[in-house]
Amino acid sequence: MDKSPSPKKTAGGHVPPDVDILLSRMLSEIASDADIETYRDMVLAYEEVVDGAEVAKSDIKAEQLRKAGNRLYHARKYKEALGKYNEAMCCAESGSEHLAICYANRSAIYYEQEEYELALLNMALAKEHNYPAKILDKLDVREQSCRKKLEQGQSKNIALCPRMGVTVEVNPRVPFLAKGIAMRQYPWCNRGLEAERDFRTGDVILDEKAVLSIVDVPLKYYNCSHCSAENQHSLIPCPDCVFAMYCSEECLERDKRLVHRFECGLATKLRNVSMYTSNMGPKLFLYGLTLFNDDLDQMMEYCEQSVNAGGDPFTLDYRVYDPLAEFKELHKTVLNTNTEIEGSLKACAALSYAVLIKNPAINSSLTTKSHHRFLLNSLLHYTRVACFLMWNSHVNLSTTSTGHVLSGLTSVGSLINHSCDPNVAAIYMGGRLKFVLLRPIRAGEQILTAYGPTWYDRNHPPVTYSFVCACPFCAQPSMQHWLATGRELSLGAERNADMLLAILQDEAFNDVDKLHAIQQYIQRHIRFHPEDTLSRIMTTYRLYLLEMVKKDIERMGREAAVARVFE
Ligand SMILES: C[S@@+](CC[C@H](N)C(=O)[O-])C[C@H]1O[C@@H](n2cnc3c(N)ncnc32)[C@H](O)[C@@H]1O
Repeated sequence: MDKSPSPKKTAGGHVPPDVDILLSRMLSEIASDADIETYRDMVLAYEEVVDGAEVAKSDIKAEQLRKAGNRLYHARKYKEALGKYNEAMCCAESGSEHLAICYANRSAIYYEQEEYELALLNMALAKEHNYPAKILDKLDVREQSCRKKLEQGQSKNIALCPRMGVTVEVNPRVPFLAKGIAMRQYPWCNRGLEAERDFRTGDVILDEKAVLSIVDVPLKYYNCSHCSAENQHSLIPCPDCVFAMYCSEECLERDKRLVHRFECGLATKLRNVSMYTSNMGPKLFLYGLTLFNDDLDQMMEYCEQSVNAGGDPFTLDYRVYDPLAEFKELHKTVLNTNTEIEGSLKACAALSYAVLIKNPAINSSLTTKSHHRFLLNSLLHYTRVACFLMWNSHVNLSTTSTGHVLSGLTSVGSLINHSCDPNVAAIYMGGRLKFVLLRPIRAGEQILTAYGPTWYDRNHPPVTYSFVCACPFCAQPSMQHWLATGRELSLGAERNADMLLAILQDEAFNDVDKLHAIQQYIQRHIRFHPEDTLSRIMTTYRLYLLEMVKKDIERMGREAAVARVFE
């Protein structure tokens, strides 16, 4: 997991060449400090580039994709097969049997993988969507087999794995955050998070649901378009477009109501102009418009007078969740302008403007020049806010594919700053941002995570951020000197490290035992930091944490499937 610096000029292979050429022209011909109108004018001069036809649902296409999925299934390429079946579902026309057959095919994949709860869920979905009666027998046999196996206790949920929710007393006003964490201003990074009390290695101090999430185009058939969770087993298609899937009816309903009702009829055009997850900017604008009850004038009045006022999510009481109040705090974010990426941000905003004005509901509310100016400036502002605050996770769909991005925007979690010597692991997965302590934190210390590699990830290729790193590690007069202050491990700590290694390699210990063993080791021997063995253990620990969060999400997925099928 890392926090990528900026939208890139080229885009994971899905941007049609014409948009790519237009982008390159904007970036080479327009100065990055030119005003946004200059970018808009160039896009509008080549409007046909962003005016492609919308891809419609088609049973012919659905069948082709399903057959491609079958070939992958027979080659045991299950992940790729799931992607094809999901895409086929998105393409299937209303009431088409392809939808039901794809659910049944998904159940076959889960059956093969001994994920019996997930197989049952998909068989239930197939039956709810008019699965053809003439082939129902086959499905019934599989269903009986799944039920029997679960009765015999053959569930992957039997293995113990740690629960990764907040593990310490919570802040009464912000129940997804530990009590004793506050926002502070720092000279080198503006807002940040500070501990007001001591915390221990392994404490989970944040478990925040993203306000908005977004997935890169190649992930559209693998992750929920609303919460970004990787729940292929429960994905259902948007009934109206071919580019959105949801992990639940609830996510579908929420996204339709909050944002997707604007995007749905423009889904192809928006996909064409998105660079990784650059559409988070327009998404944030559309979300705000919904929260202002589609009243553009009211939104404009508030936003124009409070831009750059300085946002503070700690002024909110999350027990009585008010999404508009939260949006306003996000809107007020003071941004750190970065000239290197300004051109890309303006190009993204101008492209999304050219697409959004094609939405009849938006267009009809743009009755004055000020409305148009507000839309354009807002798209730029929210593209900057998104780039500044959102979390990016990188996902490899296969061993050969390059990473794809999924991003989440959070209110409190987004306040964390980067350090090359972090004290917290920030994990964005399943639409939630979690902070887990990598080492003890004392009252008064800033809470810091590594957006990319740490100083001890020596094999990781270097990462360029959209800011010049001024973290406490880099601010040392000499990093080597700082490293040299690390001690040698004591004999006892060395012996403990050998014991820890033995525990990690021993299958008799479960995940909970192993995680506790690493946490205890770090908690006990942190006085030797920075030291090589200890930092190698912290690297292993971070990987373990990622694995544990993934397993916890999978566990919840099986539980939700059981609840859906049996209750
Ligand atoms: C996710 S935001 C963190 C919250 C931010 N400090 C604020 O005031 O809202 C990321 C931004 O914080 C600043 N920042 C974070 N870590 C930094 C570091 N190590 N050195 C310099 N600036 C940093 C950069 O401007 C970066 O783009």
